[in-house]
Amino acid sequence: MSGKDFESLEKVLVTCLPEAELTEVRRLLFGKQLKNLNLPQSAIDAAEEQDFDLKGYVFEASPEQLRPPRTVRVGLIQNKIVLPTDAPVLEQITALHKRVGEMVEVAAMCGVNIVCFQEAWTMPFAFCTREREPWTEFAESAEDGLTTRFCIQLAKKYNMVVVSPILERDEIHGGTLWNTAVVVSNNGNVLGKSRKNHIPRVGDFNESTYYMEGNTGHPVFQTQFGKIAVNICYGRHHPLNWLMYSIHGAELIFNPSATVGLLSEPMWPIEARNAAIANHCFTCAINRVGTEYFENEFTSGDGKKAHHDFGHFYGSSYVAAPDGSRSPGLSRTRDGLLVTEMDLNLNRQVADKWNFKMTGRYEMYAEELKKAIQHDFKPNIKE
Ligand SMILES: NC(=O)NCCC(=O)O
Repeated sequence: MSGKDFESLEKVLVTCLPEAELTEVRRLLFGKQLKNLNLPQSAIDAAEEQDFDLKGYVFEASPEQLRPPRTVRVGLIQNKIVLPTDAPVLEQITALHKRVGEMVEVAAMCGVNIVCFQEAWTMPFAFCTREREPWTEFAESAEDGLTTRFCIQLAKKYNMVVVSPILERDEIHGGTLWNTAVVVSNNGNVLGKSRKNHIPRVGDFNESTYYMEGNTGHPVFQTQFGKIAVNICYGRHHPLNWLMYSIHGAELIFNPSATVGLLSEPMWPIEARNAAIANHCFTCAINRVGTEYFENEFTSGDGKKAHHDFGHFYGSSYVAAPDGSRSPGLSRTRDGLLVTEMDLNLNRQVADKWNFKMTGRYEMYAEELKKAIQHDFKPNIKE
């Protein structure tokens, strides 16, 4: 069975393991068992009709005496591109708006308060090609481009915060391109944007050909439902990136991604989950699905044959909690909507138990890092 035919680890476990072993294996692999979230039948029917995976889970926290629960429902959407990569640009964008718009409608039926889409969700992940045209034509203004206007409509219609990762064209700065997440509040105001801080230079991820390292730092957006931040894709390999969003107060960090099986799949279940544990917050990892075919062949600079695709984007979107528990992943092969309900009080409860922030010794590391980045730095090796 090839990577793109293998639906999910979770499915194999459920199919192959006896009940008692399954409980233990789940405890070890996923942490505390989560309750299933009761989703309305109308949403289940709509997901089936529209052919996407719909799953729902609950992360609980202990009741407190002084604080009421801070319950929020989060929706993660993973999807294939809809039209072939050589279809006219506007048609591709419009088809993706339609598909994802329908999935957001189902998220609304499920009571979702904050929804996040995958990285560069309005386009094929064409950066492997190194060609500029037509891919740069997918770039839009973060403030008032077609896609942001579409997200504003969704936000207002469903009273939902929308996190929309796009290829941004920044007309104020000479038409510069950025890889950017736009955050639209549930009343339809653009709260701001967060640009991708770390650009991959690995495999076919030739993104440095297109845009630069982000210059927006580590913004955290105060929404009606909690403080959120967006760490885009390759940023998840950088523990300091997660840390800084958390230091700025993020309670929930989204990681909209586009990544392929042969490159990163063994790392995928670990990185966002580890960040949730290390930073006493929730993390939400989202990956696209499918194989995207490009008309012109490209090489990977590894002596191997030229090819027309990037490989299989393996989906598997999931949510991780600060106590180390995580939801099962969505399918590796199908579009999907993952709905999780979490009580954000869990963040402080876990922080008070494990004290990673209190014991972090940031002053020591700040001092040592300041020295380590100097050109004449001498490593502390005793001989
Ligand atoms: N889109 C992106 O940054 N991909 C890089 C590969 C990875 O981080 O798995």
